Amino acid sequence: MKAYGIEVTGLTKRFGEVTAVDSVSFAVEPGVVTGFLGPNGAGKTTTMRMILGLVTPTEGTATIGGRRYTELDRPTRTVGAVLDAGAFHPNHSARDHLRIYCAMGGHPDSRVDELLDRLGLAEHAHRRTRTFSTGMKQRLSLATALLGDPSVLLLDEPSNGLDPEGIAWLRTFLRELAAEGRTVLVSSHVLSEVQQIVDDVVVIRRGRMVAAGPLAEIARRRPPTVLVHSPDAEQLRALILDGTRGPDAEVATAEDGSLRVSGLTAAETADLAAAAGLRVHGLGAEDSSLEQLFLDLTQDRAGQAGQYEGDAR
Ligand SMILES: Nc1ncnc2c1ncn2[C@@H]1O[C@H](COP(=O)(O)OP(=O)(O)OP(=O)(O)O)[C@@H](O)[C@H]1O
Repeated sequence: MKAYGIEVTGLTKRFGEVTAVDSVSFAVEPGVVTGFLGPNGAGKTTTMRMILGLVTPTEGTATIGGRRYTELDRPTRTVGAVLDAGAFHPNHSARDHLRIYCAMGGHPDSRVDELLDRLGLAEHAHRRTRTFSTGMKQRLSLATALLGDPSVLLLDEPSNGLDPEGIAWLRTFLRELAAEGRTVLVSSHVLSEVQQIVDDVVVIRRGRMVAAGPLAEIARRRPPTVLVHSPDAEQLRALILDGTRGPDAEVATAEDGSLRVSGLTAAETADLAAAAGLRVHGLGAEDSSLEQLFLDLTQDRAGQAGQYEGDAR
C-alpha cells in the first residue's frame, strides 16, 4: 500500500450567493488521524466532497498523492469514504451489501469476509441492514470504504450518534488504520467527541480556515485565562484595561460578575489587585478545556481567529 497524503490549495466553493468554502489550504499527512473540525454549516462536507470529486471547486485544487480524484486510475483502491453512514438498502444483508460494492470496485471476493471479521460484523453478516444499530451501520460503512484497501480514508462525522463505547471502538480502529500508514481525515462538529481520536486538526469556521496543526500544539498556544471573583470587579477591570499592562490584556465579565482575564498570569492579576488595594475573594486559572478552545476558535469574534493559526503540515 502506497502512502498518499491529501493536499488542499486555495479551495473555494460558492453556491450562488453562499460561499461555503473560502480559500482553504491544508495538508493531511499519512500515519496520523486528522480531525476536520467546525460548527454545523462551516463547510466541512463541501470540502470533503470536493476532495472526492463530487463537487467541482469554484477555485483551487484538492489532490490525493498529487492527483485530483477524477485523475486517479483506481479511485476505490486509493481513497475510501463514508459521507453518509446510513445509506444501505434496508433489505440487503451486510454480506450482500459488501458483495455488491466489492464487485463494483473490482476487488477480490475474499475482502468481504476479511472486513466482516475485522469490523466485528461476522456474526451479523446475514442480518438485514434495516435491523442494524447506528454503531453497526457505522462499522458496515467503514467496511465498505475499506474494500479496496485504500491508503486514504475520509469520514464525515463518524462519531455522530455513537455511544461512548462506540466512540472508544472508533478511536482504537482509526488509530490502527493510521498506524498502518493510512491517511485518515475525520470531520466533526464536536471536538470533545474526537479529541481522543485525532492527532492533528484543521479547524474551519464559515468556510475559512482558523487553525491547522497538531492538536496538542494548538492547545498550548491558547492564552491562559484567569477567573477572578472580586467585590471590586469594576475597578479591577478598569485597571487591567488602562493599557499599561500590555497590549494583550483583555477582560470579559461573566454573568455572575466575575472577571475572565486573558493576557495576564494569575500572579500578575493578584499582584495588580493587591497593589491597588482591591479585594479578591477568589482567583484561579480557568479550565482550559479543549471544548472551550474550539468555541473560542469557531465563535464569531472578529480578530480572534488569527492568533491560533499555524502552518498546515
Ligand atoms: N448544494 C448546495 N447548494 C447551496 N448551498 C449549499 C449546498 N451545499 C452546502 N451548502 C451551504 O454551504 C455551507 C456549508 O455547508 P456544509 O454542509 O459543507 O457544512 P458542514 O460544515 O459540513 O456542516 P454540517 O456539519 O451541518 O454538515 C452551508 O451554508 C450550506 O447551507
